Amino acid sequence: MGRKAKFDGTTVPTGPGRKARKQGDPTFPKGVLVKEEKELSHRQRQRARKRLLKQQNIKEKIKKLQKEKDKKLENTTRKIHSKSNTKQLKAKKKKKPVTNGNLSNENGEMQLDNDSIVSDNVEEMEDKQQISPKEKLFQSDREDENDEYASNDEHDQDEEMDNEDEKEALEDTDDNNDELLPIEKANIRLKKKQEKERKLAEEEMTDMTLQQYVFTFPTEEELAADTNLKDIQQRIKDVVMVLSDFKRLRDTNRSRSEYMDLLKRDLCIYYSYNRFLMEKLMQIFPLDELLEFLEASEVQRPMTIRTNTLKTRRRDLAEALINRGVNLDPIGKWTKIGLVVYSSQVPMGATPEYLAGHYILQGASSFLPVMALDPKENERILDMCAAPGGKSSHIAALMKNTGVLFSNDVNEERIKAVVGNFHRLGIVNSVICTYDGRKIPSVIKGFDRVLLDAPCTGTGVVSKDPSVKTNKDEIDIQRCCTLQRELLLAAIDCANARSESGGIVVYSTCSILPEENEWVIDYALKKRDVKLVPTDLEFGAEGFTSYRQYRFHPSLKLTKRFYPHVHNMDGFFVAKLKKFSNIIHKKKDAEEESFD
Ligand SMILES: C[S@@+](CC[C@H](N)C(=O)[O-])C[C@H]1O[C@@H](n2cnc3c(N)ncnc32)[C@H](O)[C@@H]1O
Repeated sequence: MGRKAKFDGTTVPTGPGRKARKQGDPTFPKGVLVKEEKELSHRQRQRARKRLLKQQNIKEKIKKLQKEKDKKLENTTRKIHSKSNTKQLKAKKKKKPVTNGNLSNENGEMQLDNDSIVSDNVEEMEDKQQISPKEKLFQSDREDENDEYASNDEHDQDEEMDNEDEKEALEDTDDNNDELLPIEKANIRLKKKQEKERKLAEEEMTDMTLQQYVFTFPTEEELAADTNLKDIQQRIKDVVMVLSDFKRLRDTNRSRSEYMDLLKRDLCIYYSYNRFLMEKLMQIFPLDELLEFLEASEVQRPMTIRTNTLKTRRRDLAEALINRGVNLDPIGKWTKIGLVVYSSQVPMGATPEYLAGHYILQGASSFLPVMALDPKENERILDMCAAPGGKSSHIAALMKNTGVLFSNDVNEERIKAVVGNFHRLGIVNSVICTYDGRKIPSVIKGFDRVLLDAPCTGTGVVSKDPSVKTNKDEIDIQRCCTLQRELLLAAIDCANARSESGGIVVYSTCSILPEENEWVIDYALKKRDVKLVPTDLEFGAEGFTSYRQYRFHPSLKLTKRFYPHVHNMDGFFVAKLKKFSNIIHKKKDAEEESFD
């Protein structure tokens, strides 16, 4: 161990040893023990001197001001003890506890340390203005500026007094903060000015935005001449904007219905719909959602396939298809058998796997009614409208080819596709028939489960069949609804309420019109002893319980709606009914109901 250095300047009383005599006290290089002051450059010294001078100036000014303030205070507090004022001042300085040069000394007398005030004010300004790190690099320069600001305060005040707003701000500041230092007052004025400017800028911005949407209602001549799709698209946006803030943006000479009519006209032209269907859609969706729906209906849904679990597993199928250059993925967590195909080097309807019946091309929405039906092994199940057999083959797969599946469709041509598909997919538990569904109860009934995937207008599958946009009218809807009601009552009559495992009827359509969905279910609820039960589908929008002036049974919210713009699948409707009695109330059947 070496000897101890004499850091404190005292000698260690050890007596001179041999080594001690030879070796002197240890020395340390300059600057190790005591930090040497760095020599400043000439320019730095000049700046420091300048800063010092300025600070002295400020200190003097502040002292002067403080004296005046003290005098004022003395006058006002001569009669009353200064306790309350002390508190007030202390509260003001609360932000940063003052350690040296406190406001009150040991005797409780008022004292102010100018240095602490200056630095407090600078810090306060920084806090309030939130200085960036880059700005901090220029801190000393800014301090100079602040000093100058403080010293030129009176002059600045004169200038600023010209401004009316400033005057107001100053008055406010003076009223409320008599005891504030000039620099604090200046700071408050600055903040107020900034706030006012910000508000003004905001107002200008809003005005500008609104000005951009100043929309002049077109004349009849202008409308007649208008064929440019881009102009029509712009007008759609403009009118939607006006309707979104009608009170403010409207032309007072025009009514809301005039704007709505114009919008309807433009939407029909732009998206190629007939007026009737567009009107229906406008009744279903709020305007912003309507535009989303129309846009989504212009886009093809992704191609999806369903694994035929009678022959393979999804993992094996995916592997085989990937090896053939198919780019695919599982559809989503909600199904274990669906795959979405992004691209393929081979036609998906002609691969060896397809021909071997390992999968079927099927839209994702078509999985849903069968999932809701929840078929069980060894049941008797009826698929009332089965062609071309997509859902029917799914039912057979879930039944694992056990029990009996009646796959019916009135259309003899279409039923051939069911036969072909069933052969390919290896379905052996089915009876294929071609009855008019409405007559089936008089032929056969007592099913555990019935699926009615009803014929409909197809308003949910516009992207697949754009002709729907133009070829549907009121009569079509009326005809569809009537057939759907009759088929649904027949489907219910075919189901057995006493089935141990079921007594279930699932109704589905690829339409989004309430007339073909909630309305039909609401009708059946009144006519038969059935109730709605949850579909157990983990996504989908709630069915409507009201539509326009109509009110449906509250349980209709248990039904599910699926939309292209929300779920990226075809528009679809699914309802699950449980039959609780086989009684058919003839009187109820005789009652007639009309739509309008
Ligand atoms: C939406 S499609 C069924 C699609 C089928 N469920 C599938 O997944 O492949 C409606 C079917 O109902 C059939 N249909 C129409 N009227 C019918 C009726 N009165 N009785 C039975 N089927 C009918 C049509 O021929 C059509 O094939």
